[in-house]
Amino acid sequence: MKKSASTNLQYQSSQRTKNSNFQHSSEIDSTKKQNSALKSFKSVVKIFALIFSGRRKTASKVIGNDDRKNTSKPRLMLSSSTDLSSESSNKNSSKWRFSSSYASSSTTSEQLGTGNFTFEEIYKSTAKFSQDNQIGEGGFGTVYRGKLNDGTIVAVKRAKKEALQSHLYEFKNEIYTLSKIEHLNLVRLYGYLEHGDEKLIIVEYVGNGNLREHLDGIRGDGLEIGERLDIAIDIAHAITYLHMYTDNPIIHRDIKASNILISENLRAKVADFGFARLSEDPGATHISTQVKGTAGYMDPEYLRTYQLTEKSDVYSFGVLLVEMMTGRHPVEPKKKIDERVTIRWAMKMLKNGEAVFAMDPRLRRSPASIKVVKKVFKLAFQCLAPSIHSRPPMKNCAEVLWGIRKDFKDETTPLPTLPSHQSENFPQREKNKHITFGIEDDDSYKFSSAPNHIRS
Ligand SMILES: Nc1ncnc2c1ncn2[C@@H]1O[C@H](COP(=O)(O)OP(=O)(O)OP(=O)(O)O)[C@@H](O)[C@H]1O
Repeated sequence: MKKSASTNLQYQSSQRTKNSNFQHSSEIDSTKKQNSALKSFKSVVKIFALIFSGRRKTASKVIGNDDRKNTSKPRLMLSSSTDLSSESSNKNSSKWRFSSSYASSSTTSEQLGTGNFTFEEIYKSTAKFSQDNQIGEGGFGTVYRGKLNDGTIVAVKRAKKEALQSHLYEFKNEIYTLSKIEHLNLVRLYGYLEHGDEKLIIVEYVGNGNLREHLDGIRGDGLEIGERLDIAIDIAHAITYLHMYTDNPIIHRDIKASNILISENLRAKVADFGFARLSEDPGATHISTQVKGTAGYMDPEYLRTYQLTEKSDVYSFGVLLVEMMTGRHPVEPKKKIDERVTIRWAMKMLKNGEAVFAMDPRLRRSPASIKVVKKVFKLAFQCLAPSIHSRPPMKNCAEVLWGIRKDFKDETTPLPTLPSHQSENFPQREKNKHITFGIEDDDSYKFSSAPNHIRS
């Protein structure tokens, strides 16, 4: 997918890292029981930790994936010889290059799963990186769909050679971060492969495009409000996991609609960890860092201070929530001036009691759906608070969204009709049946000029 210049400008300030708190290394948790395949995978991470830290010989725990017992999953093959950061001396050989002096004692290959795959297999799986199999394009890589010999579908991110020099760090960072995480709502890493000057990341294929494509109507049948809520909850869970439940907090730094991949059953998986940062010190209040991210989603406080906290992801999530409710891009350069920055425009509409006019025209209007939009806007604006301290933690966002979804479902799912003799015993239930299309519990819900179909 080609990206619009206005929304996908990636900022990299010249500000250098000021705080040495952050390093790409962390402690191994060897106490967790792992299956034998995961032991192999752990060694990958161990070597990555070494590569990134340049000094430590321990690595973080890698947790297996939900479907790790699935024997058809892709396999990871390791061999040792050279450092990941250097180019292969043998242009004709392909191998997993996770080696360093630390791993030099290992001369035989290890593998994860039931076999191994080679560059040739990946090359073949994508029909020689054919245009037909191209599913996306990012700043430093083109993404292909591949079908392995055993039938498994994978996504292959192929580094652009011209971008590799400047983006090698991001590329490695993505592998490193992906290797440390496991969550249903995060794209899963299968492996990394180098072959001559080719660098490939092989990840779980998520087959239904990205969220932006769905909002643009170029994918799917249009997302209904309930589906958007489910997706928002999935994203909130994924980010909560990154912030709270990994060994060390991970800040994604590039939460945006094109990084949210959608599965066939319309659930979300967060992708693209090129900019993610891991904090070595879970207690640290912030990480001082180069500013990276995507225009329109970036936390102004982070831009101002260069201090990265989890609340920067919360800010981007707020932008994304507004995007999901309005259908608009965060920046709309062709709109008139007071509508160009979508969050500002939507906030004004909400304040004026006109949230319904900011609602995505593709969404079906009903009192219940309008109520959802309004509540989600309110949450979004908390996420967008100028002060990071006023922004809710991601976990709270997930809880609020759960509540919104529950209310929506309660309102829109008709209760089963009970036989009259039973319903007499449940007068309250009978009463609730009629709340379905009511808006009376939403006292702040006022329109100065509501469209006809929502006037009572
Ligand atoms: N695992 C995957 N499964 C299916 N499609 C994918 C997968 N990963 C990426 N894509 C598709 O490729 C597109 C580009 O992904 P990629 O992560 O390379 O770049 P981006 O996020 O759009 O841009 P950038 O990396 O510059 O921020 C995604 O928007 C998505 O449509």
